[in-house]
Amino acid sequence: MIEARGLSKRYGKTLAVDNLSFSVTPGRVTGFLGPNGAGKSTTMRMILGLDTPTGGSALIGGKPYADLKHPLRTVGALLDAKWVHPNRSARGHLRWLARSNQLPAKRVDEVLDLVGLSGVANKRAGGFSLGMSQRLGIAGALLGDPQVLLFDEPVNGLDPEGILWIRKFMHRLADEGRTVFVSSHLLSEMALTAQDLIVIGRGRLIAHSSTEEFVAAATENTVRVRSPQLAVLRGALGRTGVSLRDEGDSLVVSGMESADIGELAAANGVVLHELSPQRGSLEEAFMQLTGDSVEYHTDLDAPAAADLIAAGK
Ligand SMILES: Nc1ncnc2c1ncn2[C@@H]1O[C@H](COP(=O)(O)OP(=O)(O)OP(=O)(O)O)[C@@H](O)[C@H]1O
Repeated sequence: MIEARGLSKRYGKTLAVDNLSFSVTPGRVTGFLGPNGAGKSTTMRMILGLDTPTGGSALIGGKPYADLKHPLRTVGALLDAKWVHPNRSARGHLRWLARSNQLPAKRVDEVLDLVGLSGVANKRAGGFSLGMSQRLGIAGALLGDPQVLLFDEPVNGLDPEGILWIRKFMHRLADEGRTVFVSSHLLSEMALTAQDLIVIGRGRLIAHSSTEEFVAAATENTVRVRSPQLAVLRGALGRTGVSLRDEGDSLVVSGMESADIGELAAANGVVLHELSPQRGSLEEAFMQLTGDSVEYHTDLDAPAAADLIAAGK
């Protein structure tokens, strides 16, 4: 369990984190989402005792990081995958980490196996691809077999295979009952990876809910209908008072379930070629909720801006 209570951090004039309170529960992957500069890394650094809060507290299992008896056995983190001596082998790097944290050397081969790096254990870590470096970083985070794990932008720059691997691995860690807290600005990826979301903007909490609730609450659910008798259907729907949007050969209906639209069509003898509920996307939800809190506004319309944020630009 991770808890932030009134957590704040000021750098000069910048209030990077502003009175944040949330808790991250075990057994689930929790996404930490926000535009660039929202304060995600600063929050993670304070949870890990690498930065001192100017207000409030960050607790792991009820204690600040500095009070943990066995930090690496309690919490593991991946902040920067390239943080490794380039001339050390993967095994050498992990052995060094284990030794300097009084962890058993036999755990090194276990974690190499867990992340699928056993075959390259004696290769120079400096020559690893980004995907392999991420795996090595995750192996390091798992050395102490901690119940709490933090990952800062773990899929940044990875190819689709690497992204899929990380996603599955996080689910596995959560299924083992661990607390998994992962920051990202890649919205569509988080929609697939995280069961819960904590969304921040300009250091402040914007939303904390399940991913499903987040999308449902922030976006409108509509139903697309296509019919060769669109005019008849438009008239019948219009009389019920629902709101309609004409999109050429289809109508987008909001305020009525697809089953009721189907019944209405049948009652009016209208043939349907399509009756499809449209769910709002995480991108739309994110733009709607963080629109005012993006640090650098552009003149782009919302969908284009969402694409840019999703692409990390
Ligand atoms: N050491 C520092 N000194 C001064 N300002 C800082 C420092 N670290 C972060 N900031 C500022 O605090 C704010 C939050 O930054 P932070 O890196 O935590 O955001 P982030 O959400 O992780 O962004 P990104 O997705 O770009 O990594 C930004 O305005 C940033 O410029």
